[in-house]
Amino acid sequence: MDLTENIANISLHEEQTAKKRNDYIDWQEYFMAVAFLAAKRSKDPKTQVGACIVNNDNKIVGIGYNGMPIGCNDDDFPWGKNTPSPLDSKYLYVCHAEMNAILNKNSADVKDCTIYVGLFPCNECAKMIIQSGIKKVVYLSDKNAHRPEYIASKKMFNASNIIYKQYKPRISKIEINFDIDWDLVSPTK
Ligand SMILES: Nc1ccn([C@H]2C[C@H](O)[C@@H](COP(=O)(O)O)O2)c(=O)n1
Ligand SMILES: [Zn+2]
Repeated sequence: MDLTENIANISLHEEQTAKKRNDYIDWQEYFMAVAFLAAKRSKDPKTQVGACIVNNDNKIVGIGYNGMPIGCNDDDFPWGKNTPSPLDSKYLYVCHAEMNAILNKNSADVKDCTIYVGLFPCNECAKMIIQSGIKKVVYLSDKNAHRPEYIASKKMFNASNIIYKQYKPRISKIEINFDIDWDLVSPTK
């Protein structure tokens, strides 16, 4: 067997025994990362929240992030927090990520689905989650837990048997790199 034949045989063997990669992200990481990617669309200068709704077949059926309602120009409506008049702060206007994800659904309904969201849902979103039939909430941060709106959310979730579970990341960062050299990843023949 000459050298060229030998090299060809080795690479054929490598192809035939190739194993699947094992550093892929799991479903939870994927759905929470989709929620975090959606949050990057938010114009809120202080807090960007994303939400991703998933059905029992692991299919994404809704995505949303916090933003102004359709028609309410996000250059004209306020983004401040602590203004003398509530009419001049964002709170009376902004649609929360969970609300947008539910309203943006691309399936007939979101019954029995799970919602992945960066921040624990407020009382208004909790009501929408319950009424829409979503059965599980996976959240990353509960930084507002002491506030009445969030205590109310938990009261309602408990009464309505909605499961809520904090997501504990296995990895702290998922990188998206558009600068891939595809020829290095899979050389063309
Ligand atoms: N579960 C949540 C909680 C909050 N948001 C939105 C609403 C505001 O745009 C922002 C919170 O503003 P902050 O008081 O932190 O300046 O986040 C949401 O979409 N979902
Ligand atoms: Zn909310």
